Amino acid sequence: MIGDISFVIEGFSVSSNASSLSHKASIQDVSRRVSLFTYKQYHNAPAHSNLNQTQPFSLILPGANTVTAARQGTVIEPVTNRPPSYQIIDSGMILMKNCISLRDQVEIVNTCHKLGVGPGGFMQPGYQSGSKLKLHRMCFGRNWDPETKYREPYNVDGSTPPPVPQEFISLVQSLIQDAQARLNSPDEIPSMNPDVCLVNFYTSTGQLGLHQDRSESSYSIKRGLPVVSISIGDSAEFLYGHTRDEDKLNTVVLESGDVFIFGGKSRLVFHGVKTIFPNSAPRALLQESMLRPGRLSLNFRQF
Ligand SMILES: O=C(O)CCC(=O)C(=O)O
Ligand SMILES: [Fe+2]
Repeated sequence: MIGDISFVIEGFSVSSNASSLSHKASIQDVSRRVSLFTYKQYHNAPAHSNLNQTQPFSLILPGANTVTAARQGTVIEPVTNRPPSYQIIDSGMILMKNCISLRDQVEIVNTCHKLGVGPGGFMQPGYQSGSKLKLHRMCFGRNWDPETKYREPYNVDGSTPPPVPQEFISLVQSLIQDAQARLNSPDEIPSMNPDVCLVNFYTSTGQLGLHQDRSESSYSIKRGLPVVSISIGDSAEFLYGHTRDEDKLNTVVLESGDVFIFGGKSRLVFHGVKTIFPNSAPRALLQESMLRPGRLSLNFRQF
């Protein structure tokens, strides 16, 4: 997870796209089943949780019908006409553009909405000083807090984070295999079992300061087990670089359906989100999912 956070002065963004996934047809059914199951099982917060209850945060617009056209069998236009494409950025770092289908993006929004609207769902993480991150966040697998990192098992409301949904695990493992097939050597990005995930939602003013993800176990970090980041909704200007030196940071735009992976020698790359581009989400995604304006990112790792 995130290590020390400093505010970004310069902005950059990363975009990635990968190809159609073989599990694509099954993710809908699995996600519907698993998300309903996990919602019931894990969103019963302990009795003391109301002491720290936070305001529910809905990923989808108020009044939206979550039974989408996708689920009713309506034909959905692709997000773009572009095929998936791959950019090897550095050893262990790849941008996979346009690799999550619209249908999968809608299902991901629906699952995150269901898991994120109740106890243990989206909240604005902050510090004891009162300052807050410029995003809403929900954790899967283990709670992660800006100050305690993974040490505190419970969410701020006392609930336990749900496990990473099985269909997300399958998706991430497919993406890693897809990435490995494109690299100069598949070993550049090791395989992993994604058991933790930070789900971030940024409004148009959202940002995430430059940081390294280094709160995972030394086993995970030493082996360079990758961070797999999926972008949905509005595009983002993403910064990355091997030092904190602003002049040496690179920038890439992450668009809806892109995946950015960094592992191996790039596992500890500095990165952050400088800017969200308002109204840049694919219209078909908004129509089908009713995602509120902003950007959703899912950031998977193995603890
Ligand atoms: O939202 C993103 O694209 C990056 C998120 C991230 O770096 C993190 O949660 O550690
Ligand atoms: Fe990060």
